[in-house]
Amino acid sequence: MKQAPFIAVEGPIGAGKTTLASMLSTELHIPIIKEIVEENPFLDKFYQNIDEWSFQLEMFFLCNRYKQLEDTGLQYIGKAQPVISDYHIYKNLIFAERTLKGVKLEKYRQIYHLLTDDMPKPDIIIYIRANLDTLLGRIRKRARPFEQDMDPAYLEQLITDYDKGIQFLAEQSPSLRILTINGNEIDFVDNQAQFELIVSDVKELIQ
Ligand SMILES: Nc1ncnc2c1ncn2[C@@H]1O[C@H](COP(=O)(O)OP(=O)(O)O)[C@@H](O)[C@H]1O
Ligand SMILES: Nc1nc2c(ncn2[C@H]2C[C@H](O)[C@@H](COP(=O)(O)O)O2)c(=O)[nH]1
Repeated sequence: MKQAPFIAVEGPIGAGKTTLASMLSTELHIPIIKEIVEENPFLDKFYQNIDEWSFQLEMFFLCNRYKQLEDTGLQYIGKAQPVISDYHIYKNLIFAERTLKGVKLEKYRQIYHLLTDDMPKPDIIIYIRANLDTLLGRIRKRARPFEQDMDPAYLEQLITDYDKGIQFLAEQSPSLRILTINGNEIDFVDNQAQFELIVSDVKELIQ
């Protein structure tokens, strides 16, 4: 039996990952693995003082995603059942390389590889690219209090980090299929026709 696809939706903060992954999950009847954000005890502290809280936060995200993919993911991944997730495990490293330094970054890298190297990885990435103005607008629209004073320079760096990270994944794994979406221009939330175009691209990829 052909292995069913594991799809990850990725992009910087506010790009629309959770929204698009949820819409595709409903439309295509694919189970979703969704990031839990609201119960994260370090996020608000992190945004107040990144240097002080980054190690705790990055470790928390890494352990949570590892556990979630182990618990939920293994029900589907590698089986006949496709699955869609609103993150790729590699995003841990994208963020950590930006927020950690020195010995802590080195330790984090070792733990990251120890936990994730033998994990099943997505074979399709839907990568939503968007510029700083679009992301800031979406973050305002989402209105999570702890994100409202985010330093635009941090977000700007993450946009570049994401481009490099996705490029790295593409080079590392030639069989990985990547569908890039222009999140500045494509409104899959309020424009049904634009959402349907994405659905048809995704259907083509998973057939
Ligand atoms: N393409 C889009 N067009 C219009 N609004 C969008 C689009 N993508 C996301 N949004 C809105 O932006 C906000 C952030 O989206 P979300 O899915 O939470 O982003 P992410 O999971 O990437 O951080 C939400 O309020 C969502 O409705
Ligand atoms: N430092 C990190 N921050 C992260 C990580 N994953 C997510 N986040 C932050 C960004 C947002 O404020 C919030 C939710 O993320 P979305 O991209 O879904 O909006 O959590 C991470 O690994 N490190």
